[in-house]
Amino acid sequence: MAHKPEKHMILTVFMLPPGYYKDSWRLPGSRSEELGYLDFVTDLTLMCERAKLDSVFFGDVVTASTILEGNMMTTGLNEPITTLSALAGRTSKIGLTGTVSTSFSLPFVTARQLSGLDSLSGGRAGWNIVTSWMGGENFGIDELPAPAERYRRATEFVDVAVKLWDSWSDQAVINDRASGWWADPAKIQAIDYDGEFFKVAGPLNMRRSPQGRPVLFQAGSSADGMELGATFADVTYTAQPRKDGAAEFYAKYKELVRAKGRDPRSVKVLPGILPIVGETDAEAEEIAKDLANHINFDSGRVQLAKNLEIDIADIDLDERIPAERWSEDPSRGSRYHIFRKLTLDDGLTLRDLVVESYRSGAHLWAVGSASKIADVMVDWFEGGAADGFSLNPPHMPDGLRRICDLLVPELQERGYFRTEYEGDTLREHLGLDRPGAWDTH
Ligand SMILES: Cc1cc2nc3c(=O)[nH]c(=O)nc-3n(C[C@H](O)[C@H](O)[C@H](O)COP(=O)(O)O)c2cc1C
Repeated sequence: MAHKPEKHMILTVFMLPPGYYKDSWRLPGSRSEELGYLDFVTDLTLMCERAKLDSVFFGDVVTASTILEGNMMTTGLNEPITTLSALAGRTSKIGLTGTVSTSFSLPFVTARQLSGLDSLSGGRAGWNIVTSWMGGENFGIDELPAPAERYRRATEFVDVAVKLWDSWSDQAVINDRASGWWADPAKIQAIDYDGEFFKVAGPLNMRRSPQGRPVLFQAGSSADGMELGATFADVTYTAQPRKDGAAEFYAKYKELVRAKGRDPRSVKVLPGILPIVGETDAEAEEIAKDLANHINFDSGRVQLAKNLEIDIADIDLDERIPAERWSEDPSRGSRYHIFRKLTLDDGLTLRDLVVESYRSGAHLWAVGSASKIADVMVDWFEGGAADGFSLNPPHMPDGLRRICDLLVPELQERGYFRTEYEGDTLREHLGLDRPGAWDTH
């Protein structure tokens, strides 16, 4: 008898309407003329909902610099909160997760926006907490603080937001026509927060939302990022190109969560995967070739140099970036160190690195039939490397269609994914408890 899995995977889609594989918007049929418009993202999101996926997830940047450099991967063309609010009215089950940076917003504003999204969507909101590495020029910040300070601010930011969401008891709304009190002031508590970065009296001026709080996602894999995630996050995204590294991260992360006094099973670890899915292995290889043929190595070199902050103008595409140009400084971030390792330990050339960063951006990638890719996912899932995956569609809309119509049914058939939604809220999809408010702590 075939092995019957005990639980199913969590699957979210990294919603990049131009496609994850950077220049894939140039492919025929990409609907790139509609980038930034609602009908296109609605169609993509409905495709995910039909496949019963847990959530769509919108990344964000708050600068036009990527577009001006011809890099269409993460553009900010869909501002997450407005886009997800519109999608709340066009969908009914799928989770709606969006990125808001703790370096540029304020906790009271963010807490209100996400509480509103959670209420408008009937309990489907998620927040991807990021600290951002660019965009300061639009907020009067000449130079962004070092990562450690950004994470200190992020920690305080999330702490304030959580306290604001919890400032209304679930019993606060009494709607008492006779007495003339809609809300019971005794059930709504100020937070009186006075920290290093924020001073917020509270309480929130919105009723407690269906999930109590939105589901909290975070995506930093540095020590500070993991600390933030282990303290607050329900879900962590991580870029892991190999199973052994992913399993190591998974174990370390769950241990950190346990050390915080939280149940490790209540925190989900989702590595990214870029699946290039074909009806057959051969067709998938053809698609992969087609995608690679769109890579512009000139702009790729410039972008890689900028991302890594290494001068590589003089290096031949078929040579390696020399060891002395890399830094061991851990504050350079986890992605930097993945690329450093790929060069120094695995011998990748500059050309290989450009392809690597264009194709999957340090995430796992797989090319083949649904069955072949499902094998990889199941191997990671059963092997203690993942609770599920952040799916990065290589091209839109066809790459997503292939994920939804070929890969997901394969996982469903094997019992690794749901065939119907069992709950209504994102927390229910993820198997997470609804947190209590201040009067239950
Ligand atoms: C799947 C994934 C999605 C991310 N999305 C965003 C995003 O939309 N906006 C952003 O500013 N950073 C984003 N990041 C970056 C992380 O939030 C974080 O800043 C980065 O991983 C560096 O932090 P670290 O050094 O702690 O790993 C993302 C990272 C991952 C792995």
